[in-house]
Amino acid sequence: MAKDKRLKTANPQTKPSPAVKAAAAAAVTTPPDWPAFKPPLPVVDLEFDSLVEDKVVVLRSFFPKNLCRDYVSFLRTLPLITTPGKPKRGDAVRVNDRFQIQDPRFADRLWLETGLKEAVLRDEVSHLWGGQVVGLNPNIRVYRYTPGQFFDAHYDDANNVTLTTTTPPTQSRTTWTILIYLTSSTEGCVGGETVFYPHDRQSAKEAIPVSLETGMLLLHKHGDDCMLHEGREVKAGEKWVLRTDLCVLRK
Ligand SMILES: O=C(O)CCC(=O)C(=O)O
Ligand SMILES: [Fe+2]
Repeated sequence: MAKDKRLKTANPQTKPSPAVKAAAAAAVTTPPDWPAFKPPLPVVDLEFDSLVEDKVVVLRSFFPKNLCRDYVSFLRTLPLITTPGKPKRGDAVRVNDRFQIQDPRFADRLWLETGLKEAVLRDEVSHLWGGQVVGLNPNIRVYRYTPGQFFDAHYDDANNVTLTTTTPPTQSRTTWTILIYLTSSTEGCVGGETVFYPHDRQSAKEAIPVSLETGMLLLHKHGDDCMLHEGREVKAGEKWVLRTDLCVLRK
């Protein structure tokens, strides 16, 4: 696929009604009261496993199962918005329920209070990230996929992000996508694998499917080096995911 024809992940929107706009506006301004990280994290030695060299790595048991359960119960109470109708030209089809919030404090908690920072900054992996990692994207997204829902093949963009919890604020750029899977077959979710296509073709032969694991954190490189990828259709149960991005210092 030519770079200029790349499908982006912008929210596929038809014209939302004023009521939908008002609900979305209310939802984006007030950060939720996210559950505490209990028990204290990390619960295991966080060691990256590489799934695709220099492109996809995972941390298993990043969240323990009971914390995932607490999070899913909590996330259910948020005003998730179901993807409206047809995507704009050039946007990937995302059919799921989503909650999105600018929450610099929660991004900091995920970075500083989970062991993620220490794991990411280790010498063995620090070359992967495309610069000096300074934190996580405050743009936090929650996805719920119910049976029939999926995220069609697309590329994730790199974005410029200002981190506001430092003085002075830090100008950064996102380089890797972070997905934290909160459910899997253990909770009855069938399907929903995140699938990577290393050669820009959505071909079954070349597919690298990553099965859901409850509590697993996945990082994949995005921007110019992003692999084509999709979230496969969920066939039963629910797939819940938390999404943010790794941010490096902008030069
Ligand atoms: O839900 C998934 O497995 C993939 C999500 C994704 O590709 C994205 O958030 O850009
Ligand atoms: Fe993506």
